[in-house]
Amino acid sequence: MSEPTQTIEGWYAYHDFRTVDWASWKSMSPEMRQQRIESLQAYSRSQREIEGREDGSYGVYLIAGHKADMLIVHFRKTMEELIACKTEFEKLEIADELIPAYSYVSIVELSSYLSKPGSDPKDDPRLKGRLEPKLSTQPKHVCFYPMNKRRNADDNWYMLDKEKRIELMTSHGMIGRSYAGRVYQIITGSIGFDDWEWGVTLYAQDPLEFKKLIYEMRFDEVSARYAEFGPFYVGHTVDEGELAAWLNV
Ligand code: VOV
Repeated sequence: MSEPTQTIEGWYAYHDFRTVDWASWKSMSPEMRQQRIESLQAYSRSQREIEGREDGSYGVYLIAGHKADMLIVHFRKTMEELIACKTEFEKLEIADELIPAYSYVSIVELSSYLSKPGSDPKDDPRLKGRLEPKLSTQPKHVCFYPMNKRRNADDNWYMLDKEKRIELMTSHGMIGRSYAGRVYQIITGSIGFDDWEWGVTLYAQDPLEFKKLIYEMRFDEVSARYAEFGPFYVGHTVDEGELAAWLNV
C-alpha cells in the first residue's frame, strides 16, 4: 500500500449555488419583492459579521451562464454550523425564489507534499490564513469546480509511491506559484463529504487568469494524467447594494 499523504484541515466549507425563479419573482408585487430583498440584505450583513469574530467567513457572488445565477459561500468551524447556515437561509422568504442549482460540502485542506520533512506544518503561523481564509479580502472574480484524482487501472494516483506524488505535486506547485499575486487558490477536501474528492475555489482580479492557469496546468502531468473535473462555475463578488440592484425588476 502507498503511504497516505498527511493533510491538515481548516474551516468547513459550503458552496451553495442558486438559480432565480424569475417568473415567480416578477409576478410578485413590488412591495413583496422589496421586503424580501431587504431581509436577504439583512441576512447577508449578519453573515459577514462572522469574519470579525474569526469564527468563519462568508461571500456572495453572481454566476455567469445557465448552470446557476448566484453562489453563497460559507466557511465555518464545524459541520453543524454549515447545516445551521443552510437552514437559516432556507427560512428566508426569498429562498423560495432562489432554487438550489448545485452545492458542495468540503473542508479547507492543506497537504504535506511540499512541507519540510520532520517539521510540523501546524507550527507555521502563515498557515492560519490559508486554513481559515477570509473571503472579504479575495479579488473580485471567483471560479469553482470539483475534481478527482484518477483511479484507473493504468493511471491510479492512489497507487503511486509517495516520492512520485511529491515530484508531481512539486511541478504543480511551481506552475501555481508563477501566478502568485494574480490567482489565489483555496483547496477544499471532500472525500466522504461530497461526490468529488476536492473543491477548487480560485480568486482573481481578471477572470482571464483562470483560463490561463487552468489551461497551463492541463499540460502538467498531475492534471494531464490524473485529474478529472466536474462542472465549472465562474462569477464575481457582490455587496448588499449590488445584490439588491441585481434583483431589482
Ligand atoms: C495559484 C495557483 C495554485 C498554487 C500556487 C497551487 C499550489 C499547490 C500546492 C503547493 C499544493 C500542495 C500542498 C498544499 O498546499 O496542499 C497543492 C495541492 C493541490 N492543488 Fe494546487 N495550486 C494552485 C492551483 C490549483 C488548481 C488550478 C488546481 C486544479 C487542478 C487543475 O488542473 O485545474 C489545483 C488542485 C490542487 C489539488 C487538488 C491539491 C491537493 C492534491 C492532493 O493530492 O492532496 N491547484 N496546490
